[in-house]
Amino acid sequence: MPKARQTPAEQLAQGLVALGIELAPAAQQTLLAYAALLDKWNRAFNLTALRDPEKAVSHHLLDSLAILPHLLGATLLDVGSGGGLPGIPLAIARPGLAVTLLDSNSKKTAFLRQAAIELGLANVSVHCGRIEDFRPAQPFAAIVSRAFAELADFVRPTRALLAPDGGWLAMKGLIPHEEIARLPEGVVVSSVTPLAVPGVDGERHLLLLKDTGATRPEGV
Ligand SMILES: C[S@@+](CC[C@H](N)C(=O)[O-])C[C@H]1O[C@@H](n2cnc3c(N)ncnc32)[C@H](O)[C@@H]1O
Repeated sequence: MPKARQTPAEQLAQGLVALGIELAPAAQQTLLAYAALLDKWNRAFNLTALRDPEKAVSHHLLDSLAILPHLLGATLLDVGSGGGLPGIPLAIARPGLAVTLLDSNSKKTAFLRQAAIELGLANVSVHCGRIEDFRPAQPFAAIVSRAFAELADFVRPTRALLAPDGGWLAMKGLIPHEEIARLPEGVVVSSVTPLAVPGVDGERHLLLLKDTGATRPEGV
């Protein structure tokens, strides 16, 4: 007999077990409600390139949650958040984490604001604007991006926004050796963690980058 297709709830629950992440049933329900909202608004607003709702659990929810064990500190900035990835799943899983979602596209930030209200996410704030122009009152313990830009273009405009002991979390496919070689002086790769995301083929890596504070001496 052919195997019955898993429901999104089953797929999420099994994926979380595989990732070693424990989440209360209410948080799992909120994650699925977010995926449904994303699917509904995607038709009108082009929020993500991924149009297959069957892949939303693996490629959006689990892919975002895979970095949960690697978060630093109590504040997180998600740069180029688009439809809220990875920021919204992380905010749902960690209600004590203050998450700022930033994107320059006002249709996307309208969706993000609506989603935060509908899902009751009190720990999420949304900023519409280019990262280059963002001047927050406080620096962030962690700054994350997925599918935003090459590493140098991620760290340069966010360098002044990172707390002294903070770190950048760059979600990548293959290890981007050429991008690493182009990192600005003083920014170093502190660790590279391979991530096995259930239901996602192909390699995924999380890079943790740190600012050593060292700058190239003048004239060199
Ligand atoms: C390919 S999408 C990735 C969205 C999401 N992180 C994901 O993984 O699905 C890149 C996003 O970056 C935003 N973006 C591009 N340049 C930006 C900038 N300079 N400042 C802020 N957002 C920017 C775009 O509007 C877009 O939503």
